[in-house]
Amino acid sequence: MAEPATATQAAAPVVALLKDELDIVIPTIRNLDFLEMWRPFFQPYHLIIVQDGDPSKTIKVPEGFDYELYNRNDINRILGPKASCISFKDSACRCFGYMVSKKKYIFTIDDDCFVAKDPSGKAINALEQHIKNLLSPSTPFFFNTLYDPFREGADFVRGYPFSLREGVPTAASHGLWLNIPDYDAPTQLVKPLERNTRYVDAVLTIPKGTLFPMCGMNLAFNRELIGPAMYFGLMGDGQPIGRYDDMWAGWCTKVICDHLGLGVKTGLPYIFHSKASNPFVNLRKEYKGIYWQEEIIPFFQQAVLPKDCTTVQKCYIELAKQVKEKLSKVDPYFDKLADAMVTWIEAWDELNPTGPVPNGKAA
Ligand SMILES: O=c1ccn([C@@H]2O[C@H](COP(=O)(O)OP(=O)(O)O[C@H]3O[C@@H](CO)[C@H](O)[C@H]3O)[C@@H](O)[C@H]2O)c(=O)[nH]1
Ligand SMILES: [Mn+2]
Repeated sequence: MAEPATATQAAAPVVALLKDELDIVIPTIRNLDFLEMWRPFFQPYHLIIVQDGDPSKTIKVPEGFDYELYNRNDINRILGPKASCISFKDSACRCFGYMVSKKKYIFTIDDDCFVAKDPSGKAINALEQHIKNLLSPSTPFFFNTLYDPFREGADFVRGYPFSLREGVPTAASHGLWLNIPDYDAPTQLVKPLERNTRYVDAVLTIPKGTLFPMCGMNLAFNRELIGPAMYFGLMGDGQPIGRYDDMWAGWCTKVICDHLGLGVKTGLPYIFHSKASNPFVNLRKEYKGIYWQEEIIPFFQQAVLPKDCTTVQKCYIELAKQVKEKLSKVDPYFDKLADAMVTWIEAWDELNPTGPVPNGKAA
C-alpha cells in the first residue's frame, strides 16, 4: 500500500530551481496544513492561494510561507463583471491564480495532495520533477520508445529521425497520483477500495493529434507559452456540470499546443492523493459531462485553427467561436461557456498587458 512520505523524509536540503520564476497556485475550501509536509520543497516559492466558498471564512496559512491569498470578494473587486468567468464553489476557481500571477511558470496542487515516496522510499520533490519536465523539450511528432530521451541515462532510439531530435518547447507537465487515483464517479462507485500503488518511472510526451484527460491536481505549465489556454471552465455554483474544469482546459490546451508546435508531457512526478471526494456527489456533478463528452471529444479532435491564429489568445478566441457554433446545440451551457472563454481572455489581457505598459508602471 502506497504511503506518503513523513515530514522528516521530505526535509532533505533542496535547491529551489526557478525560485523567482514560478508561483504555486492552490485552490482551497479546507485548510492548508498539508503545506507542512511540502515545506522543504515549497517554502522558497511564492504561493497564490485561491480561497473558494465563503469569503468571510479565514484560511490559516502556516507560518513562513510567502503568499498572496484571494477570496471571492477579491476576485469580484479585481475583475468586476468579468469575475463571472471564474467558477465559485469549485476547484476551477484556481485559474484566477494563473491570471494574477506575474511569473513564467505555474505549479498547481490540491490541498489533499501530499509528498509521495518513490519505490526506494525517497520523498518525491514533485515540483523539481515538473520543472525538469518543463525545461526539457517534448517530442510530439515521433514517439520515442525509450520514453523521455532527454532524461539522464536515456536517449533517442535507433530509427528516430535526427531532424526531429531537437524536440519542441514543453508547455505543460501533467503529474500523477499514488493512493487515490483521479477516477470518475462511476469508476469510483464500482471500485471504492481501489488504490493506485503502481509507480511507473516514466515521462512521456503526448503525441500530436492525441487528446488526454488533464487532471488539475498535480499540474505545472509554462504560463508564457500556454497560460491563456489554461481556463478551467465554468463549473460549480449555478452550473449544470462539475469536475470537467481541468478536462476542458486540457482539451483546449492540447489543441492549441498541437497548432503552435508545443509539447505536453505526462507521467512523473507522483503525489500522494489522500482524500477520495464523495462519489455520489461527484456523480451528480459529472453525469451530464459523461454523455456530453461523447460529442465534446470529437469536436476537439476535429477542431482546426486557422494559420493566422499565431498567439494563444487568438487560438483561444477562435476555439470559443467554434464552441459557440458547434457545441451550443448539445446544450445552452456551451453558449455560456463560449462567452466565458472570451471573458477569460479579456480579463487575462487586462491583467497581463503585453504591449507597452501605460505610464511605465508594472501592471
Ligand atoms: O468547491 C470546492 C471544492 C474543492 N476545492 C478545492 O479543490 C481541490 C480539489 O478538491 P477535492 O480534493 O475535494 O476534489 P477531488 O475530486 O479530489 O479533485 C480532483 O477532481 C477534479 C475535479 O475538479 C480536480 O481537478 C481534482 O483536483 C482542493 O484543493 C479543494 O480544497 C475548492 O476550491 N472548491
Ligand atoms: Mn482530492
